[in-house]
Amino acid sequence: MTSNDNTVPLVELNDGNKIPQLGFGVFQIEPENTSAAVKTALDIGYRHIDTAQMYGNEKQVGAGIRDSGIDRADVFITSKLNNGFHRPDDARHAFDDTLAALGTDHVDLFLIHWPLPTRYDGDFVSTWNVLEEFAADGRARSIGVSNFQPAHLDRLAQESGTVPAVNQVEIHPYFVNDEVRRYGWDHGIATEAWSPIAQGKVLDDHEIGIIAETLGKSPAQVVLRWHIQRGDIVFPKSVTAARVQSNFELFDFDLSDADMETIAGLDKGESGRTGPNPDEFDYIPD
Ligand SMILES: NC(=O)C1=CN([C@@H]2O[C@H](COP(=O)(O)OP(=O)(O)OC[C@H]3O[C@@H](n4cnc5c(N)ncnc54)[C@H](OP(=O)(O)O)[C@@H]3O)[C@@H](O)[C@H]2O)C=CC1
Ligand SMILES: O=C(O)C(=O)[C@@H](O)[C@H](O)C(=O)CO
Repeated sequence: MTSNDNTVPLVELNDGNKIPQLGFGVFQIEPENTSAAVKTALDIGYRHIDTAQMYGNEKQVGAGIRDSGIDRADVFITSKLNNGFHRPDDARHAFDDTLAALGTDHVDLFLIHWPLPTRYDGDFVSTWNVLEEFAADGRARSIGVSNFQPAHLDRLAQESGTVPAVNQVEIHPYFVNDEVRRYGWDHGIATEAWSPIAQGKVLDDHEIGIIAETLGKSPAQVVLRWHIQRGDIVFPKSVTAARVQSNFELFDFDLSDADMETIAGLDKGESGRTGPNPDEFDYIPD
């Protein structure tokens, strides 16, 4: 896995498309700061941007990509269906709006953001069928889900014809989420780890600090490298240029098996989550 430069590995998805294993996330970047943040990331070398309708900054993501001068074809863009738009016609209109906001005729990956098992009579399968339309007409090169638990994925397997290309879920050293990761591994669904550094909460951890000091790396680099060696896809967020740069420098060192185990051993189970439990989360933005 290690290379001597910062070439980001590509992960092959179950539909044959390829996604850069390291990207840039834009949750909680204010719209007015998003174009500049995206341009900074692209200037550094990132070629994968993770946004969502919920983040309110798709338009500025599109502008940042255009400002960078990098060809649209060279940037992998993910967006996600907002929770208020699960009904089929709402999903269709919302997807049209995403493409218009980004200023592109396709996204590389489009996800159902949350399964909302307590809303819409628990019916995320008809929503998934609409994403299958987007894949069939080529406007979403790949389709996937986010925050799906194994039971939700089982329902898609039983009631639809397409296996999601990815499942984007919370994962970091305090919440290793191995049951969901294992399900993905067993069923050909790539795992994407959101909040990979737990929004900063793992960076003061004593054990991570020791590993970082021994390797001469930052705690964030150690944690992001741990994700990379586990094979998951990550997209840390930062509005701080020096952090955006250092978060990209993950491919000139290795963690030992012992380091990998030490970090995985920090898991706190359910109490380690920074975000909501997908079985309970039913938030619909205004
Ligand atoms: N599908 C889903 O439900 C979810 C998806 N996501 C996706 O995952 C992405 C990443 O997750 P996110 O929640 O943003 O959190 P991250 O785990 O990426 O952490 C971001 C925070 O860590 C800080 N930070 C970043 N790099 C460093 C560093 N090197 N040293 C110290 N601090 C650092 C940032 O500060 P600063 O910006 O001030 O530099 C920011 O406060 C999101 O942007 C989004 O794309 C996230 C949550 C849910
Ligand atoms: O960032 C995301 O993608 C999310 O879904 C989160 O905003 C999530 O909705 C949350 O943080 C709820 O508190």
